[in-house]
Amino acid sequence: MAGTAAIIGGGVIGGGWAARFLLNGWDVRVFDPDPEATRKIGEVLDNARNALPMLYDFALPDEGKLSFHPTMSEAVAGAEWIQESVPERLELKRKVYQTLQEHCDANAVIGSSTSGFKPSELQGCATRPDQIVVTHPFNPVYLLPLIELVTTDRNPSELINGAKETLTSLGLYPLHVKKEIDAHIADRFLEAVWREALWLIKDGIATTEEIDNAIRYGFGIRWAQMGLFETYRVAGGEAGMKHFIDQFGPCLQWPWTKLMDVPELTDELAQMIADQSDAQSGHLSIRELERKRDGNLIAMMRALRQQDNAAGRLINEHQAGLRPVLKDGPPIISARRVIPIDWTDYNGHMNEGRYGQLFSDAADAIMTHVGADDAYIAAGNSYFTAETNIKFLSEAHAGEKVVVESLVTQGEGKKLRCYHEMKREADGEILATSDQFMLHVNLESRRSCDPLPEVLARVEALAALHKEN
Ligand SMILES: NC(=O)C1=CN([C@@H]2O[C@H](COP(=O)(O)OP(=O)(O)OC[C@H]3O[C@@H](n4cnc5c(N)ncnc54)[C@H](O)[C@@H]3O)[C@@H](O)[C@H]2O)C=CC1
Ligand SMILES: C[N+](C)(C)CC(=O)CC(=O)[O-]
Repeated sequence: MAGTAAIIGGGVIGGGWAARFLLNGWDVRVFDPDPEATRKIGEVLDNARNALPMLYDFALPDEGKLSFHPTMSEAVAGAEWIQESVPERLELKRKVYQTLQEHCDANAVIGSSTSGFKPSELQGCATRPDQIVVTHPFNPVYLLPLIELVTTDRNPSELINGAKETLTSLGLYPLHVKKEIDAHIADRFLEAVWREALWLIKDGIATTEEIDNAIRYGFGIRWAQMGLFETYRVAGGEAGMKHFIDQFGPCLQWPWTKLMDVPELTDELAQMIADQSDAQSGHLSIRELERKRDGNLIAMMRALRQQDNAAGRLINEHQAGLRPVLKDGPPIISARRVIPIDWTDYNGHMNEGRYGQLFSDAADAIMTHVGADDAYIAAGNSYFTAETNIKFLSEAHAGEKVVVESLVTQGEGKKLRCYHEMKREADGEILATSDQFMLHVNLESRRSCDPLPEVLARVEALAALHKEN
C-alpha cells in the first residue's frame, strides 16, 4: 500500500523518515529551506540503502521516487502522509501546520516527530486539529522500529487506525500512547538516564566513555530484548517480581538517584563533556560513527530475528509480506536479497558457509513452490539434501543485491536435483553455482520415500519444463 509522503524538514530525523518511506516503495516529496538539504538527505539515504535491506531475507519493494520542492504547498500536494520534522520549537511547528493545512489533503495524516510536545499543544491553533498526531521516531529512523503514536480525543479513530496500518506496513512498531504527557514514554527514560549521566560527569565520578561502557557491556544489551519489567521479573529469581520489589524497594529511599535535581549546564560542564567525547570518539567522523552504529544495530536485530523476539519478531512479521511468489521459469528466481553484514568474514567478503545458506534458502523456496510447504512438513514429509557441490566463482560483499536462478534438473520419484546460479544483480556476474541433490523423506521413519502425488506431479512437471535449459 505504498503512497506519497511529504517530508517537511529534512534534517537528521526528516532524512531518516524519507529513507524509511522510499525504501518501502513510497514516493517522497521533501521541503526544507536549507540549501544543503539535498546533500544531507542524500548522505542519510546512502547509509539507509546500505543498511535497511540487510535486515531482511527477501528484497524490499522497488524504491519510490524522491523529489525536492521549493515550497511547502508544492511538497504536500497529493500526499497521504505528511511528516513534520522541523526544529523543536512550538511556534515554528504551529506556523508550519498553518501553512501546510492550507494546501494538503484534509484526509492526510500529519505526523510530528516532536520529541517532547504533546499533540494537544500542536493541535492548539490548527485549522484542522483532527489530522495532527505525534509520530515520534528514534534515530536512525530507517532502522529502529519504535514510533510513539500519541493522539488526543480530537483524532478520529479511522485516522488513528489508518496511521497504525501505514506505520506497520513500513516495518515500524506504532506504540499507541493514548494519554499524552510531555516527552511521551521513551524520552522520559532517556531524559532520566541523561540527567544521571550529566551528574556523574559533573561530580567527576565517570567519563563519557566509562558511562557508555556501563551501558553497552550490560543493561543496554539486556533492555533490547526484554525491556525493564520482564528483566526485573527474572532478576527476582523463582520468587519473581514481588520478591524483586521487596528486596530493592528500600533503595528508592536511598540516595541512588539525583533525578529531580538537574545539573546546571555551565559552559565549563558542556566543554568537559565535549572534550571527553572528542577523546573517546573524535577519531571517527559522524558518517563513520553512523555506519558503525548501523552495522551493530543490524547484527543485533538479526540475532533477535533468529529468536523471533521483540524487534526481531516485528521484522519477521514485516518480512512475511515481502515473500515473493515464485514463477515456474525457467529459471525459477528462487532467492533475491541483500548480503547482510553478519554474513561477511575476516577476508572482507561473504563467508563460504553463507553461500550454502543462500542455496539452502533457495531450495526451501522451491520446496514451498512445489507444495512441500510448512503444512506438508508438519504432516510428516520433507526433503533432505544428500549432496551439494558448490563452486565459488567470485566474491560477494555486504550490501550487494544478489539473485539465485534455479533449474530443476531431475524430478523422478524421491529424487529432486536442482542447479542454482547465484548472480550479482547489478551486473549479472555469476558469483557461485550449486548442484544440489535432495531425497524425499518420511519424517517419522527418517527413511526416503516417494513424495505425495501432488508434490511429485509438480516436481516432474518442473523437471520436464526445465529440461531444455
Ligand atoms: N535528533 C534526534 O535524535 C531526534 C529528533 N526528533 C525530533 O525531530 C525534529 C527534528 O529534529 P532533527 O532532525 O534532529 O533536527 P535538524 O536540525 O537535524 O533538522 C531540522 C530541519 O528542519 C529544517 N527546517 C527549519 N525550518 C523549517 C521550515 N519552516 N520548514 C521546513 N523545514 C525547516 C532545517 O533546515 C533542518 O534541515 C524535532 O522535533 C526533534 O525533537 C525526534 C527523535 C530523535
Ligand atoms: C534526544 N532526543 C530527545 C532528541 C531523543 C529522541 O527524541 C529519540 C531518540 O532517537 O533518542
